[in-house]
Parts: sequence; C-alpha cells; structure tokens
Amino acid sequence: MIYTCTLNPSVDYILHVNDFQLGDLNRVSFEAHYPGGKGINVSRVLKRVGVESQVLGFIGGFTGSYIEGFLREEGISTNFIRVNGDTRINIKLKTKSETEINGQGPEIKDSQFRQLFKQVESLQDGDILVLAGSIPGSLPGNLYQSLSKLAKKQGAKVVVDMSGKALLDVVKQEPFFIKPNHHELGEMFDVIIETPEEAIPYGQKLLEFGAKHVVISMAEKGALLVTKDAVYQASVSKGTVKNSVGAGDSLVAGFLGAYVQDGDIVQAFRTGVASGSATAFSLELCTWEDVQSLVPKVEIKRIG
Ligand SMILES: Nc1ncnc2c1ncn2[C@@H]1O[C@H](COP(=O)(O)OP(=O)(O)O)[C@@H](O)[C@H]1O
Ligand SMILES: O=P(O)(O)OC[C@H]1O[C@](O)(COP(=O)(O)O)[C@@H](O)[C@@H]1O
Repeated sequence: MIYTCTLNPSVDYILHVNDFQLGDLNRVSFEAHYPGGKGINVSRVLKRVGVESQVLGFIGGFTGSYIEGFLREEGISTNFIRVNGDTRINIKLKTKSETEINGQGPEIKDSQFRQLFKQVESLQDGDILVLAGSIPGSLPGNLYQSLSKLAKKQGAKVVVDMSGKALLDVVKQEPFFIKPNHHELGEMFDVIIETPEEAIPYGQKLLEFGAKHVVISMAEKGALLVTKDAVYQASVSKGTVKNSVGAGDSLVAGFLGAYVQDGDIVQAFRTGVASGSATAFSLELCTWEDVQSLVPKVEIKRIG
C-alpha cells in the first residue's frame, strides 16, 4: 500500500487576475479552490492513474473538513489526525506570473504528533511512504528523518519531496526516491543550478549520501533521473502552462504509479515527467487521459 503524509495540508485557492495592481482593488477573472498539500496532490494523481493510496497527516477546522470530504468524494482513503486549529489556505495568484502565498497552518500538539508515529509504526514490508511538503513550525525540523528511519525499520520504501538542507539529513536514511527541483538542489549545496550539466554532479552526490533514485525536475527544461547505473534526461513537450501548482507532486505520483505497476524505473521516469507536464498544462491536476497523451511525446536519452 502507498501512504502519503501531508503534515501541513492546504486548501489551494487559485486566483487569476488580469493587470494586477498591488495596493489597489483587484477583481478576479477566474477562481477555484481544491484540496492541496504535496502528499494530498500525490494521492489525488495516483487515484487518477489507477493506483490506490491512503492519505495521512494533520487536518483541522472547516478547511480540514472540506479536504476530508472532498477526498472521500474522489474515493481516496484518508486517516487524518484531527488538530484544533484550521487547516491553512494557500493562495495561488496568477497574473503575468505565478505568485504563491502559503499559510502557516495550525499548531500540532505532542499527543497528535505521537499518533502519527504510531501510524508509521504500523507500516509493513513492501509499503511505500511518501513524505512531501513543508514541516509545520510546531514540529521538529528533523521529523522526516525520524519518520523515514521508522518506516525503513518496518520494511517500507520511503519517497521524499521536500526542500532545504534538511533533505541532506533525510537522504542518509536511504530513501527510494527523491525529487528536488533544480533550484532546491542548488540551495542544498549553496550553488546556482541552471542547466542539466550543472545538476548532474549534485544529483550524484545525493546518491553517494544514500538516496537510491534521484529525479531533478527542471520545469520546462524537463528532468534528470540519476541512479547508480546511469543518468537519463527527459525533455518535455511544449504546451501552454495554465497552472503549474502540483506539477512536482504529479511527477512523483506518475513515477510511483508506473513503478508499482511494472517496476521499470525508466518507464516510471517517462510517466512521471508526462504527468508533471500534464498538470502544468491543466487548470487543476492532470487526468489519466492527459498523461497518456503526453507519454509518447517525452523523449528520454541516456547521458551518463
Ligand atoms: N512550463 C512547463 N512546461 C512543461 N512541463 C512542465 C512545466 N513546468 C513543469 N513541468 C513538468 O512538471 C515537472 C515538475 O515541475 P517542477 O516545476 O520542476 O517541479 P516543482 O513543482 O516541484 O518545482 C517538470 O519536470 C515537467 O515535467
Ligand atoms: O507545486 P508543487 O511543488 O508540486 O506543490 C504544490 C503544493 O505545495 C503547496 O504549495 C504546499 O507547499 P509547502 O508544503 O511547501 O508549503 C500546496 O499549496 C500545493 O498544493
């Protein structure tokens, strides 16, 4: 079974404003809201590509109830831990560019935090735990490292999508798959990474530190898959970006969904990249049809 853990879920509030004026009254030309948070996005895309998962994490208030009800409507299993404050609302403002304003989220108490550990303790050999998204300020910064260690002890594979130097500590727990984008990869090593050639050595360092498979996503520049045996580069098809929110999570979901079905890492990479682009070209998350239409257009070449 695949479990996704979203410590800080969100209601994503998408706003399109033409000619946005800071400090002035602006009226939206389009608005929508969906459940958000990286792990939740992964589960929603997994469902769309035909793979079941269960959503774990902390939710609270009316926004938390909205998320839980929405996921149930989509037939996605949830086992959330209820907290007192309201789950946050993250604003995704699209004007000439995309601006994100992410809320802090509610406080997590020790007793609630310990419930999550009990859930991870019940993982079994062969399960997959996806840890994705930011860690709320009320929780320890090394939480992903502790959860990864515990999951690994149960025989589960761990997938991590997070940013910051904390990922350097998490890779020591030998995660099965990590997916930094090229900006996050550069931040980890205090360098600026703009090209695939610049990214490869840092992806290989993450392998040396313990990661088993590293995908470095590079938005419209595509993505790299770095493993101990080879390096592959995927190009992405051209398209009109409608909303890139969730593109990274869709890549993770597409990769995992394909991998659990046939175990072919390169095909999983291809499907993941197609899923990321399919989401970027959609107002919301990608559908199975969107992904299938892009898979044949993803060119993959071995470059190392
Ligand atoms: N502008 C784009 N054009 C085509 N594909 C895109 C675009 N932006 C994102 N994608 C797809 O989504 C994947 C993840 O996007 P990226 O922005 O790198 O991740 P994150 O959202 O984690 O930063 C990319 O590897 C690519 O496949
Ligand atoms: O665009 P990505 O990286 O795939 O993730 C998008 C998701 O991440 C969020 O921005 C939350 O990110 P954080 O957990 O890092 O705050 C959600 O609002 C959104 O659903």
